[in-house]
Amino acid sequence: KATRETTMKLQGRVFFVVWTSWSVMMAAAIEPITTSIAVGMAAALTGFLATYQNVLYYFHECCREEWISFNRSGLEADLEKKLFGQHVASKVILKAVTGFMNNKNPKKPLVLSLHGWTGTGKNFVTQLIAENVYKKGMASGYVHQFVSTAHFPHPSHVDQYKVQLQQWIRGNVTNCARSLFIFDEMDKMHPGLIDSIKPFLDYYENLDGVSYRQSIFIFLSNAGGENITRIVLDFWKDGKEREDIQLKDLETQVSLDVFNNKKSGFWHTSLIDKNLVDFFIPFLPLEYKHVRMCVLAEMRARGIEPDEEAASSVASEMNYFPKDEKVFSVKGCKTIGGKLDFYI
Ligand SMILES: Nc1ncnc2c1ncn2[C@@H]1O[C@H](COP(=O)(O)OP(=O)(O)OP(=O)(O)O)[C@@H](O)[C@H]1O
Repeated sequence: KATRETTMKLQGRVFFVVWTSWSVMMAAAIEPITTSIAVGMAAALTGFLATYQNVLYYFHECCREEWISFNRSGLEADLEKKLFGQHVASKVILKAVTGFMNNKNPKKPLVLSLHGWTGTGKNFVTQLIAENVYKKGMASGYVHQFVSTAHFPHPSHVDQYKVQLQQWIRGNVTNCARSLFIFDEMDKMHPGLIDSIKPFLDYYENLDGVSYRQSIFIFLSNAGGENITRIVLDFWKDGKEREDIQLKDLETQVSLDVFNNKKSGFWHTSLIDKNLVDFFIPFLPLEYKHVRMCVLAEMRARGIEPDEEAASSVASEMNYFPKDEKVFSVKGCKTIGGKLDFYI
């Protein structure tokens, strides 16, 4: 993609230089009357090239405002209407992304670390962010997703992965400063590999001439999920409202759990000591009522008339934990799509 864009730009420039030089030479060589014709033609060609380039940029994604611009109200509405049961994450994400995107001179890239139980919406929210920054959403050439087990499966190849990953990030940020990098299954990523991306997350003005300050890095993991669940369960047992849970009730506990857990990929990485993660964002385990909402949303997404009864049936089919209380969905809102097929 970078090559195509660069080639397009180069072609335009070469064409322009050749044409202008030719016009000037002709103008010098022949009568003054033809000079004005040549100048006129050169001006017309310049206009044509500019229009041609704009038309190209209109149809082909490029690193310009037409394709990359933050829609704050869009993100706010999406978080409110589409993301269920995640009041803490919604609030922090909106604040973090808005603050960063509105800042003309950020001192570092935005680094978000999303934690929580499976199926609670971490990937989903990343998609909502992408859709409200990039016109093409997740399909944008400036959004890059890595899944540890798929992209970096062999611990013995870590040195090779490091080089490839660093080159990939550098190349893509050189091509477009406003790039989004998503690292899924961060807890399964080799600590050495996590450390290798550290320089890009830091406060440097530039590294070898490339500035990473406009980019966004999002880490997703289940690390901390058990602690988050414990805290939410305590709230539930005490008869407190889930909506009264605040970031401060979870943040410290989660970051300690994530970085002190030897099983977590974050263990002993320098991200924490250097304070390079801007926000730790907890995702709460989902309850029956949220699963029901997910089923209704899935029906709407499929163009089916929402059926409350079918939604209750699908939600009831899911498994809930802990064993005695059965409050939280074991798989969150994952797998409801398959279950819904039996009811429609
Ligand atoms: N809180 C939520 N609100 C609305 N829909 C949700 C929510 N959580 C999950 N979903 C739905 O379930 C699907 C799967 O969720 P998602 O992939 O975001 O989970 P995850 O937290 O990333 O899980 P994992 O840790 O296993 O990767 C989403 O595409 C979305 O349709």
